[in-house]
Amino acid sequence: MTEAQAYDTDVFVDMIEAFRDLQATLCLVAPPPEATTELTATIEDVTNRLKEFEAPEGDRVARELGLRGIGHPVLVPYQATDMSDTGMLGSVTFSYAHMGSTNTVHGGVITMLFDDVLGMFVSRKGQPNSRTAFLKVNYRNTTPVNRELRMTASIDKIEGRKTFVTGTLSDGDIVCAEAEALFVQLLPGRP
Ligand SMILES: CCCCCCCCCC(=O)SCCNC(=O)CCNC(=O)[C@H](O)C(C)(C)COP(=O)(O)OP(=O)(O)OC[C@H]1O[C@@H](n2cnc3c(N)ncnc32)[C@H](O)[C@@H]1OP(=O)(O)O
Repeated sequence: MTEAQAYDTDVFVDMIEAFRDLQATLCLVAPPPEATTELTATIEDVTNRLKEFEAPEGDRVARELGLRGIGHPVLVPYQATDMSDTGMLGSVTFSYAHMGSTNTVHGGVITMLFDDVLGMFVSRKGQPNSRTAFLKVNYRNTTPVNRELRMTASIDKIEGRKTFVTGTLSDGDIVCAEAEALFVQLLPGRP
């Protein structure tokens, strides 16, 4: 993305954040049928307006901003606060949009976060152009929404095209979940 487009990028992130707020708010409300019908039409209007700006792959802003989940409407945004060649620290706050049961995060969302965080870390410090071959998550404790949590990632071993990584998600001293994964670098020419 060029420098001239940087301002547009910020504006796009604002739109994604407004969309995330919509998703979280949807999980908290009980509107009557008439208001629901009216709101549905409003959302459809927004979608139809956005469709006017459909773009070919490579020009799509959500993909350009994919890193750290920030520019993607479904991924969970996180901050990588410290990164060395073998380790990473970060923070993440889940919203009501990520709830499974009351005030705790859906397990699938946690797995998605690990895939994204570990994949980004492998891409930066392991081997670029790798894909997840396996990802195992242990849910040690429930994970709260609306609370800043700590993430770690580390590269444990690189063997040929294989990068083995582990990660944790913690609420203070409480480990919420742990992950171990294998990422395999694609062979040349593989899409
Ligand atoms: C800047 C960008 C930031 C991006 C962040 C986002 C990250 C998101 C990452 C993803 O979500 S990727 C999408 C989910 N993953 C996939 O769709 C992968 C689907 N599977 C494949 O494409 C292929 O199976 C794969 C590329 C993983 C491996 O195929 P290859 O043909 O390249 O490898 P091959 O099967 O020859 O195996 C190579 C080595 O890996 C090992 N291996 C492969 N899959 C394995 C597996 N599942 N478990 C254990 N070992 C595995 C295999 O045994 C072998 O070990 P050795 O070299 O020691 O013989």
